[in-house]
Amino acid sequence: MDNYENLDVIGQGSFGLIRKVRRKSDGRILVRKEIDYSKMSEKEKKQLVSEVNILRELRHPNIVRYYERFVDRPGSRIFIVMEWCEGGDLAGIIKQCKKENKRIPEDVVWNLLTQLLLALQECHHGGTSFNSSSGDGKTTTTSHPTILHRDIKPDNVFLDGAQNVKLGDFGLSRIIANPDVDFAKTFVGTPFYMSPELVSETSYNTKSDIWALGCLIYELCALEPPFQAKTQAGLTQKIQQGRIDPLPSQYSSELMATIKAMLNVNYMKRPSTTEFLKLHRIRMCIKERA
Ligand SMILES: CNC(=O)c1c(C)[nH]c(/C=C2\C(=O)Nc3ccc(Cl)cc32)c1C
Repeated sequence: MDNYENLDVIGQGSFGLIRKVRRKSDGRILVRKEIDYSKMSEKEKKQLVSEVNILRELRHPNIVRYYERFVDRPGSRIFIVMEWCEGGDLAGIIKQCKKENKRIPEDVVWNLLTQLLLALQECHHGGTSFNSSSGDGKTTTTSHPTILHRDIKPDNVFLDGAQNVKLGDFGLSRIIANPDVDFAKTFVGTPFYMSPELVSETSYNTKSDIWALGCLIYELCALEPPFQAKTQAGLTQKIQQGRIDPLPSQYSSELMATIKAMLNVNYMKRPSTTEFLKLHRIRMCIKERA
């Protein structure tokens, strides 16, 4: 723990605070998520261990990098050291745009969408060595079991100093062994981004992350979430209807069509990350970044 010099507290993550720190050995700036687990239930503690194990597994340029963790048992605290994202989170970007009455340019939106699809591709279908059988005798190989993020929102997407997007805060994420048949059973994420299958209490699956990503990309353009209401019942009704207001006229019909595909109320009709990454416009973004 004393390998790090404490700097400012810069945010509140799930169950704790986020502090900027300087690593004494090389002066590198990192962040440390500090979580007090003294008031957590056994289930929440298990979820916390799962978050750390998930982060340790994931190594991708568009997912916040995990460095190490410390447990302070007497103080019932766990500290997770992760990469510094000097651009802050997308919630701050959206707030700034609203304040200055500015819109995010379409090519920036496509670039953010592309990087988040690559991050989700790693979570949902990542790597090359984990074998999972989908029950029909076929096996697929990935480096880890399917990981559902389950809380994609502007507060959990960060920017580094070089316009790279970093999906963060896997505090609510879940591992499922078999994406074709397994679902996560409970959900505690952000109400605005809840998918129809969730509000109708079926179950959360990889396509529910795609729905939340669609809500996030819509909000980057409209600076408002696609579904809003004063009551949970009103919000549930709007989500299940799936009707969204048109985007501001500066955005193309191609971008709107991509958002609508992510916000298809039938999760089976929502394309997967792999299918979205085949879109011409997305492939162009990947090429530009290569
Ligand atoms: C106003 N916000 C900030 O200044 C800010 C900045 C510059 N970085 C962050 C947050 C993180 C950051 O920089 N790296 C992170 C890794 C994981 C998680 Cl959950 C959060 C962060 C924040 C909240």
